[in-house]
Amino acid sequence: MHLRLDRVTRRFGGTVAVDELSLELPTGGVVGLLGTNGAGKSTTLKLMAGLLYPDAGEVRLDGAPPRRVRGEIAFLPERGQMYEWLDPKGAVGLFGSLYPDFRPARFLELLDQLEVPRRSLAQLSKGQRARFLLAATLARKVRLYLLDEPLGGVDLITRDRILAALVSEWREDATYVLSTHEVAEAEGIFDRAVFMKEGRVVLNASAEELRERGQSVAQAFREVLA
Ligand SMILES: Nc1ncnc2c1ncn2[C@@H]1O[C@H](COP(=O)(O)OP(=O)(O)OP(=O)(O)O)[C@@H](O)[C@H]1O
Repeated sequence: MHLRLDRVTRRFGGTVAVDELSLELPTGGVVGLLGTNGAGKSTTLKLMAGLLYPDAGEVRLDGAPPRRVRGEIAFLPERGQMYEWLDPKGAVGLFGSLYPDFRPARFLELLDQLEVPRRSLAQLSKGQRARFLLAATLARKVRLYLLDEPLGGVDLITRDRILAALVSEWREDATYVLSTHEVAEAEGIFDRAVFMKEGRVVLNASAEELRERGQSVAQAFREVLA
């Protein structure tokens, strides 16, 4: 899915969360949306998902507004509300009825891969819940995955498992955009890093371009966002 944001602005009261942001992402690859707290990453992901509307500017996915391609987008919110009673079997029923592209077998495999006990959300730890919802998101077969802080609040071992799950799920025809602060841990998987500061993109570089500059993503993060 080809993404284009053209001078997109989104305000909340007096706060400008996203400020005339322009960004173009070609189809395919894993894109890290990086920035410090409050940089506007979550707002940008929600604008891409069509969950928020811009006050000005345009978001286009394959040339169409997000709401027209909603069925092609899987969104993992940073703090998702979900039914507490939901267990893997219930999730298969619920997501299967909500999303025709939901793959039950893949969901159950991902739960095992991410070592999520087969219990209801109410009986899972915070990190396990996050992995349960990530598995449900990745089990959809869509062309755009928007993952808000999939590595947030999880331990190092879990982080590695999540990254491995992402890598195993990777498809050439799909674009993965994930926001994270965990730059150093995640950098091995990024094809592209987009650095945000104060609602704007301050650097958009492919992993190759960063390598040519002799920089790791973490070094660029410090340099650009310090
Ligand atoms: N619903 C809202 N109402 C008011 N202000 C908001 C709302 N959502 C975001 N903001 C503000 O917009 C700015 C950008 O927030 P956003 O959540 O997009 O940043 P972020 O980069 O995802 O931050 P973090 O890494 O801390 O999650 C912040 O100043 C935030 O306080």
